[in-house]
Amino acid sequence: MTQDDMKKAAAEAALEFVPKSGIIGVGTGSTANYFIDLLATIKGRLDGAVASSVATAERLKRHGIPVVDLNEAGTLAVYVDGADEATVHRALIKGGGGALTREKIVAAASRSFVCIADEGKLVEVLGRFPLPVEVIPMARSLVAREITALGGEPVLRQGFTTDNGNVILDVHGLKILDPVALEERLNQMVGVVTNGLFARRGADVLLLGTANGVRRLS
Ligand SMILES: O=C[C@H](O)[C@H](O)[C@H](O)COP(=O)(O)O
Repeated sequence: MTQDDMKKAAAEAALEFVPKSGIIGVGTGSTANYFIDLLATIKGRLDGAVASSVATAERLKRHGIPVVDLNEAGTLAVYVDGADEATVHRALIKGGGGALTREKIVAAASRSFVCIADEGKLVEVLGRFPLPVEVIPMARSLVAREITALGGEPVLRQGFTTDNGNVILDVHGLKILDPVALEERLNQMVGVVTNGLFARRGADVLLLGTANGVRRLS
């Protein structure tokens, strides 16, 4: 079974969390793309979806799924999205595709966050995947110095601008033993928009595609 097969299996398992009507939130990335393609097969029952990125909005529209502005949607029943790393406690690193801020907003607006991933994303300690931090461009150097003082090695994501017009610092060299504390500490830095730790609000359900089927953690 390939990694893509495992992503697809996790995406398929998430379909059972899609309500019989209403609007859901949809994430960004290769695993979320599998979910969107599957969602298209049951689109008749949905009123639409809130997208966590421009790329996801375009994919939803290509499938004929109406894209709804979050401000018009109210509270969403469920948000389905991938992750770059996950623990058994359902704390996550996200933002490898740079969509972390809108992802965190849509997750916060949803009653339930269902995370879909292949088993290769499961780790004991978060941090081997460089932690993305979205920063207002003029604060890039200031925030980089503060992160260095915390023991991280921030690297500017070259040639990349987020959907919100900001830059990403990918922070290497972290061993994140207390993800909630680090998420809060980074959020307190002036100039930081969001960081890719989803720990204060982690996934409510984690669906991991494995060689032996889909493992569910909740
Ligand atoms: O910004 C991107 C998102 O956080 C993705 O959900 C994350 O990078 C995982 O992507 P993929 O499903 O392609 O591994």
